[in-house]
Amino acid sequence: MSSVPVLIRLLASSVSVANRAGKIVRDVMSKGELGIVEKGKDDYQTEADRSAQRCIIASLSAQYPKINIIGEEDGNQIQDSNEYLVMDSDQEILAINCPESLKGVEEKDIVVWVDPLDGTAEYTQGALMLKRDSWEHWKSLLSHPFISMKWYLSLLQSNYGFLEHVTVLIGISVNERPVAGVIHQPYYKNVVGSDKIIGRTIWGLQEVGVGGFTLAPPPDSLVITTTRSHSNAIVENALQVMNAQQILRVGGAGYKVLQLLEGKASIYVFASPGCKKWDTCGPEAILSAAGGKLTDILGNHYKYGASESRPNKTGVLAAVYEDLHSYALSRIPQELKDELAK
Ligand SMILES: Nc1ncnc2c1ncn2[C@@H]1O[C@H](COP(=O)(O)O)[C@@H](O)[C@H]1OP(=O)(O)O
Ligand SMILES: [Mg+2]
Repeated sequence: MSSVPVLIRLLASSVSVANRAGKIVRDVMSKGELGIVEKGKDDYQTEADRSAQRCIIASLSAQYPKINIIGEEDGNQIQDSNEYLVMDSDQEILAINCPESLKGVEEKDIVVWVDPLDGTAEYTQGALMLKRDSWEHWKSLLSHPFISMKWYLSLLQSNYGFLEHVTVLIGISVNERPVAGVIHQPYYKNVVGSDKIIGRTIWGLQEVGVGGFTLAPPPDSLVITTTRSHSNAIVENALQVMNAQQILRVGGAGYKVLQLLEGKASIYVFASPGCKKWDTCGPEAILSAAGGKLTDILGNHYKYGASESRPNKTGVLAAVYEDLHSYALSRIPQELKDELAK
């Protein structure tokens, strides 16, 4: 076991702990007590964010004490977390042949960025689906002050509301660059044979590739994916200049990168400072392991060293092909870049 390089062991542990975190996210939702705290404007935290982060940080730091692990939520108290300790490792990942360039990496060289629940807005809105079998519930939603008729109809039509947009993100960086990552989707519905399976885990490793899903080429027409809950005038401006056939507004950085990886969208554009390092580290690692590219709106890579500031101040621009990324970059007007870089 100890002959397996630390980076491979860490990725294998991250896959296992992300699965457990996903179960925590589902359990909090089904108990129905979300414990919502408002951290800032359009920025919420729930009991699921807190418990899933405790589980991930406690489990990884118990096994890799010298790794610097940074989570989205404050207060990484790891006492009282024994019930959450996950010491399993994904066997498929453990069997991977470590790339030469990563064999010598030590714990002290690694920074891990954890977003225990990406798409918190979609998670809290998903709570509206809890009592979906009750006609009284749907009737009461009709008079809800924040629910438009369009949204109401889209909720009625879907099984899970926006819960599929929710992900657990773990990003592993070395020398400031993301080299491996995990995106777990707690509400993904999968049928294997006659069994219904909820949840799936996607991973990526530099020079090795990706797993947990089927990589697909981008759509034939230009489809842009972007925020559905954090838009503003600059974000909309950056979308207009792309000349896209369709705009896919979905929640979470992890879910948007999944849209690119599964051929549902061509480019991810978000010209706003709202995303943080934990939103992009894991997704960027997986996207680049698949041959794609994630940068800011100016075309620069973010750095993931422990002392880097948390916000991705200059936005996100990503695509699964380099030429699509270059196209998107060439469409962004200089004034917009200057505005974000201010
Ligand atoms: N204005 C913002 N305030 C707080 N978080 C934001 C903001 N914009 C983006 N984010 C974070 O980036 C992720 C992707 O953004 P979006 O869904 O709007 O495209 C969100 O899920 C959210 O992470 P989180 O849900 O973990 O708080
Ligand atoms: Mg997030």
